[in-house]
Amino acid sequence: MVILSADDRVRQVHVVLVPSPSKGHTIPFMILTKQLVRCGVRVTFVSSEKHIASLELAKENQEKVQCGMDMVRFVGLRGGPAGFAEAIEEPGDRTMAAMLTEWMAVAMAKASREEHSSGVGEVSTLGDGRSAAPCCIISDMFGGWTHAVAKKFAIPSHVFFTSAASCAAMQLTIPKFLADGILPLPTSTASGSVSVPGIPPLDLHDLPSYLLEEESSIKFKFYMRHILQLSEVACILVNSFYDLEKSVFDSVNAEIQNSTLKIQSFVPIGPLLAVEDQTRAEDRHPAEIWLDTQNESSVIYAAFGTGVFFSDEQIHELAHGLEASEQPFILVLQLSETNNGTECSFLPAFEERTRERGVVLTDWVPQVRILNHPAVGAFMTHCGWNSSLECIAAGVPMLAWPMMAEQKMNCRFLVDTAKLAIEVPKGEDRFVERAELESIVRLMMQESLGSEIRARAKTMSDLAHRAVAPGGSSSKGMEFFLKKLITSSYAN
Ligand SMILES: O=c1ccn([C@@H]2O[C@H](COP(=O)(O)OP(=O)(O)O[C@H]3O[C@H](CO)[C@@H](O)[C@H](O)[C@H]3O)[C@@H](O)[C@H]2O)c(=O)[nH]1
Repeated sequence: MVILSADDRVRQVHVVLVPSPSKGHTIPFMILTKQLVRCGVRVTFVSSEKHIASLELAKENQEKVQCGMDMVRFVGLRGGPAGFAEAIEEPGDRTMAAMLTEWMAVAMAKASREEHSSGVGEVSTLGDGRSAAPCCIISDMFGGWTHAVAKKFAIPSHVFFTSAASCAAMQLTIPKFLADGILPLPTSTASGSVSVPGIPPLDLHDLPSYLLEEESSIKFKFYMRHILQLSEVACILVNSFYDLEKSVFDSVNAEIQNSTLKIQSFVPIGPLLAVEDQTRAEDRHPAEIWLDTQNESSVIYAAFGTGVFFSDEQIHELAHGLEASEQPFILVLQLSETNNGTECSFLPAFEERTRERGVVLTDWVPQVRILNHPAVGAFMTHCGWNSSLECIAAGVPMLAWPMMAEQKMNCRFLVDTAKLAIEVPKGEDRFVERAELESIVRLMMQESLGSEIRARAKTMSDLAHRAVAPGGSSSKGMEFFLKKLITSSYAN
């Protein structure tokens, strides 16, 4: 980790982070916040008011952010009743963009007043330091609406891409898909493959689900409008590392060099992982204590991020498939309000019956710690990018079961390119029967296949840790970006 010296006056560098209001995006943004703070950067973390409130909760439960949180200010913008995305789009007088613009105007004015009162050239004596003028906005891949705000204040707009570099490369290719008539999908049965720099041809139906919506749908219009602005930003920071997606980083950077792309830089800074200090014995999660009693690399950890809600019927098959595999397991489920049906009522009896061999959890779990427990032998995952990276860093093989968003793309990468996963076979309507789940678990735990993937996972884990160690590719990426921040803060 690079820490810039006081001479760089980095404490005056103030960045505004604007992630989309979902946990899958705010979790890596919180980790980025901590990294920036450790380097002496001030952060204003902006989201909808409702989301900031839930974030505080997540922080309490999971993050225990201690370091330098006085360098962070959380700003909750009061979105319309319909939520963040709708508030951004609604032409009402209180759009999120309007609110962010107002907030930025106040922050800029305050900074310039204090700069004046502290005398010419004495930028380092700014009031409480919090009012240093924002030198850039960093949003995520769906934050196109923030770029106009940055432009208004003549500061650069950057994106922290919370998914794979291959997904970023694909999003940068969307103008070509539109020009070639590939998107919007001409018909829902259209078939074929698309070309994305640095990855093998991708089946049309493995594109992110939000791109495959009908042209007239609000979702398609919303995502398209914001994604298309990705190519307008200065710098794209990617939560990935060079050795994981070499060919994508090389291809995109070649396009930047030959000016096919307008962006200035495409930089790996990952994997950004929630690193906790040594956990006190009394803070260990019951699942970790249970894992202590299991054999090394024997447990299947099945968890599906923050946005997957299975039907009762699918939960039934999943639980029984794990049981039938005769492998120890931890099953983490998000239960929705609709999981009160008759099927889910099997869970208490199921838990009782499998108590010796399995754990079923419906609350927040310390996933990174669980994945790093030596007893975990494989991760059944929906291929959310945070989970995928956490698993890669832990050196654990994956059973890939993509559900939505860009997860099918991630699955193709993990299974076909990186060969760190095997895919869960799906039946009609993407339903997975217990027999299929049982056999895929057995296949993974077989000596021959399992140990081959395990060896590759171990190698990639070493490379992931090297990337973020001093001198590693992602560490250098972060250093490069910090220098950019200092330059733009002086330009203010
Ligand atoms: O009990 C839990 C549940 C989740 N997590 C964490 O929550 C995050 C979940 O992120 P991810 O695995 O990426 O899944 P989603 O929440 O589904 O993430 C959304 O955002 C990702 C990043 O853009 C996309 O890759 C996904 O497709 C999208 O659904 C991970 O850090 C997990 O470790 C926990 O720590 N404990």
